[in-house]
Amino acid sequence: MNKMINVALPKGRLGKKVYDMFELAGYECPAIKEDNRKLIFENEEKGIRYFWVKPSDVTIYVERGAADIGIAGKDILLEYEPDVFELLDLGLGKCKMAVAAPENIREVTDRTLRVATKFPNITRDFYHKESRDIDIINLHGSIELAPVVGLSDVIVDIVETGKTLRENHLEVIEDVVQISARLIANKASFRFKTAEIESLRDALAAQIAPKEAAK
Ligand SMILES: Nc1ncnc2c1ncn2[C@@H]1O[C@H](COP(=O)(O)OP(=O)(O)OP(=O)(O)O)[C@@H](O)[C@H]1O
Ligand SMILES: O=P(O)(O)OC[C@H]1O[C@H](OP(=O)(O)OP(=O)(O)O)[C@H](O)[C@@H]1O
Repeated sequence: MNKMINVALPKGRLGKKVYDMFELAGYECPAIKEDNRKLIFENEEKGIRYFWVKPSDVTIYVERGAADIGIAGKDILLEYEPDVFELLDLGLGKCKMAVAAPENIREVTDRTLRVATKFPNITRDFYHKESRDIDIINLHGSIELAPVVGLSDVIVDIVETGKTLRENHLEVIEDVVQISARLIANKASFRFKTAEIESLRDALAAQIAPKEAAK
């Protein structure tokens, strides 16, 4: 008998796209689309159980084995470095991490650079490679406000369309890394449920391939 796979799905902007991909791959669970506040959905026949979790918590559920697999942005994986297997790039949730500063200020400052970010570890690594002294200001949202009101010189944040930067008169001065959503697995679950997890991964990969091939 097939073993049940527990999946941590990220709530928010990735959630629906990711679930739709699982559904197309044959792992549907129609009740998940109902308008309610439930957090667990199961399709016993398909051997799948979904949990809705906060995007930055997906790696915690998977690393500790409460979920066998999950979907997290590469930003979250680089920031927290969870001890999990990364199985597949889903090719959605595409954006980039970048350094941005107020428009027309190219050389920001010679002194210690004040950097506001939600991603202190990615930021530290990036500036360490550039041998630049920085003072990290760790915020949790509205990062673009920081340089506008003088809290920081620059920001390190996610840029997707660039609209938030433009509307706050900021511009990208350096790219840090490209981001997309990744399928991750708990290491012990992957050993115990190899066949089930590999079938699911392959079914998801088959959903990506046609789009990539059409490029
Ligand atoms: N414009 C964007 N802004 C932020 N994240 C984006 C964007 N586009 C794609 N992503 C990807 O989507 C993931 C989830 O983003 P979302 O904004 O839903 O979560 P969040 O509110 O930042 O999470 P949390 O509340 O857990 O910190 C990010 O980790 C990133 O990989
Ligand atoms: O390039 P864009 O398409 O404008 O998208 C980028 C913006 O979206 C995200 O913010 P989010 O909406 O998650 O808000 P918060 O981080 O300020 O809470 C991110 O932190 C940027 O601010």
